Amino acid sequence: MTDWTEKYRPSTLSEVRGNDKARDALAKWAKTWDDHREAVVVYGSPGIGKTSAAHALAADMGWETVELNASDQRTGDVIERFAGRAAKNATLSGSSTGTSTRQLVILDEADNIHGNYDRGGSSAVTKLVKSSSQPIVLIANDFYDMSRGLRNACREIEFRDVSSRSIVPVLRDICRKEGLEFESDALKQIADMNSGDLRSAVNDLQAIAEGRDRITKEDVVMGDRDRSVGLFEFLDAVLKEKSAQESLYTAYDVDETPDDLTKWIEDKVSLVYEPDELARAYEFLANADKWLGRVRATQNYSYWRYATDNLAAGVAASRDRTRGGWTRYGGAPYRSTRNKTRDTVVRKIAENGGFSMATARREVLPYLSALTHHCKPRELTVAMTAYYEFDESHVSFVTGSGETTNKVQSIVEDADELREELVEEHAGGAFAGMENVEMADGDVSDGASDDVLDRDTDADDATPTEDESETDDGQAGLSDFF
Ligand SMILES: Nc1ncnc2c1ncn2[C@@H]1O[C@H](COP(=O)(O)OP(=O)(O)OP(=O)(O)O)[C@@H](O)[C@H]1O
Repeated sequence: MTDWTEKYRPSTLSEVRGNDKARDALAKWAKTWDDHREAVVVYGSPGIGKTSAAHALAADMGWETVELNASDQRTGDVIERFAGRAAKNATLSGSSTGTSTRQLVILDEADNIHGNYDRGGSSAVTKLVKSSSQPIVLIANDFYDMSRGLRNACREIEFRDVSSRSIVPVLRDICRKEGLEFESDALKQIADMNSGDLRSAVNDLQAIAEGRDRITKEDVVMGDRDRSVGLFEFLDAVLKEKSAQESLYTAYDVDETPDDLTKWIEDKVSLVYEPDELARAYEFLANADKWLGRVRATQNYSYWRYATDNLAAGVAASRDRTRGGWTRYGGAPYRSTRNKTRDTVVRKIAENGGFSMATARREVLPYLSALTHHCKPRELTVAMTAYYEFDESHVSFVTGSGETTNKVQSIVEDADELREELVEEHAGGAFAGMENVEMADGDVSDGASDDVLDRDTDADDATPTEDESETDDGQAGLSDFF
């Protein structure tokens, strides 16, 4: 089946929804390019039409496009060779007929050209941007992840998340073109669920429409991701707005098991909390996890109550303040592939760090996630990746950088390089020192036990004392491989 996001990609700027100002600014930039000759950075969240806008612009202007991925071809040489040649040669593909006088160079992932490995790439792009005889659009998620030199060399245009009001007409058009009947509320529901991300709204529409010729609000609500409607209220209550007690009551009202609620909170808390709050929240999540383990082991479901206390009231109490505004929570956590990934990640942490599986999962993984949230700091993320021999899926799982796979890929490549360097330097003993690192909790690997009952079963642990929450738990090794 054709991917609807491709099938309905805007072909002209006027079809790019939302972001009218940004769209106009982009058109103006292109029309006046001969006067200023500056490159432009288009930045904003994934799935809101940045790349589509660049291509649509080229189509409107009658320009050809050359698309490069900055982090796929990162070295200065490669960028010089490909982008440089393309940008300086308007007749590369025989377009000297006059219909296409320009080539628009679209440089994706412009915020992923940094770190040691990419340094050459970044200055090459900056040089190219300054000297190009062709218009260049750089695409980035985060403007401030670009080097200062590159930022200063470009104009900037921000694309904002697409409002639900702008998403609905796109979905409606697609339904009409597909001959699909719909209830307006169903489309509104899909738009609301996807919090500004048009690509995922279109994906949801396609998933829900499969096998149907009419979609109702009920179809949407029954769909997998629809449970998240009530869940978003719950997430807002716990992570942003409500007191511990009110959060607990909200948790009782959500039609989900404490197992799933724990996964949601675990997955989304780092989007909202500051590091101090996060550390406290993870303690409560670890406790919730213990109680869930006890339920599994004993089938005594009355323990669920304690899990809920921890995951709702405990996590809410870990907050320093309430927050307003709107958070883009994204989709459901831990789809089946992610569970497998989590198991592998935990095993690697356990094996390399000398922990039991239970300690790795409950106590080390959350800290690694907090330390390397969204791959920052990058050097630490690279070091972690090298030490635990993580691949892309593992890094994305730990850091939460799932959507920016190129960022993750570049980290894995740098980690491979780091490992090779260290292997060369130490002739195979690169991380030998790590094996001797004594772990603070003395929890030496027991090989495989993932049973939560292998740790203390003291009910008091639902509310850790301040001392306990500050106890170092096996992070002793991090600084050694950094
Ligand atoms: N503003 C929009 N108007 C119309 N369709 C859109 C818009 N934004 C996204 N889409 C739909 O989502 C798809 C993906 O959009 P696009 O690749 O342009 O997003 P992006 O912002 O460049 O995302 P990324 O940063 O992940 O590359 C498009 O093919 C289109 O189907």
